[in-house]
Amino acid sequence: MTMELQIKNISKSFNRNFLFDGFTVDFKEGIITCILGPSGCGKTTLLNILGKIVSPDSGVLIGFEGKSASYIFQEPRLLPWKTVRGNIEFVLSRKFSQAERKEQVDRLIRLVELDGFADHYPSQLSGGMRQRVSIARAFASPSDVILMDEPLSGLDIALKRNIIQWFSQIWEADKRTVIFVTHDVDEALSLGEEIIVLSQAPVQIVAHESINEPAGKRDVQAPRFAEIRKTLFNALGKTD
Ligand SMILES: Nc1ncnc2c1ncn2[C@@H]1O[C@H](COP(=O)(O)OP(=O)(O)OP(=O)(O)O)[C@@H](O)[C@H]1O
Repeated sequence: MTMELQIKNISKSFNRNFLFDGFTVDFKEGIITCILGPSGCGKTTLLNILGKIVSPDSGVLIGFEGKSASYIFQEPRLLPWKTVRGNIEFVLSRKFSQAERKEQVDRLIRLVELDGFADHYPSQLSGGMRQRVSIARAFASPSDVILMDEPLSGLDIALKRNIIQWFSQIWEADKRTVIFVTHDVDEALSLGEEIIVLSQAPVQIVAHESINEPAGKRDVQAPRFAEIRKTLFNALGKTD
């Protein structure tokens, strides 16, 4: 049975501006859920509540007891003084032996196709390569949930498509619970098994769609996605 994580009846305001006012949402474990929503509605705040960085004013998180989260941000936040290998190894659980750690790091580096760059420093890599390191690092971390805050915005379309491929390859090997915030309907269609569209604050769910096809392997321009794309754009208040 798929376990659920639930945010139940949460409220959160900043300066009397209610972002959430009795908001409830469920997330299935072991899948990628994408969250779309207008700028400033509270998506990052929602991730921070899930990551226990921000406390809601009221409401509860159910199923999060003892669970930890790792982040992938828009800007890859790598340690500049550590190599690719060092940045990934840094977050690995201490319970592994030296040999096991090396094997895990090598496997992740291979999955994001950075073989040959293991001993490079972040400053010697392109932006896309740095983002691949931060994806590998998030999966190296022994976290239960990966929280992604618009990690692909600012990248050009070809690179975005490649990173979606690398991401889904690494996710496939691991099937971690992922909550992925994005502005971009195509990114959500590419990766989400569940796609949730949020309204302006106070946040409500204005659309909730499911896609039962493997993440990252979808041709999102195919006619079979036209209907769901329209639903998502309409919910975002945009036209296609
Ligand atoms: N710590 C804080 N103190 C005061 N206001 C905050 C704080 N964090 C967020 N806000 C406000 O809450 C609102 C929602 O912010 P949040 O970053 O969660 O939205 P978002 O949906 O992620 O936005 P975007 O899509 O632009 O990244 C914004 O108006 C922001 O200024």
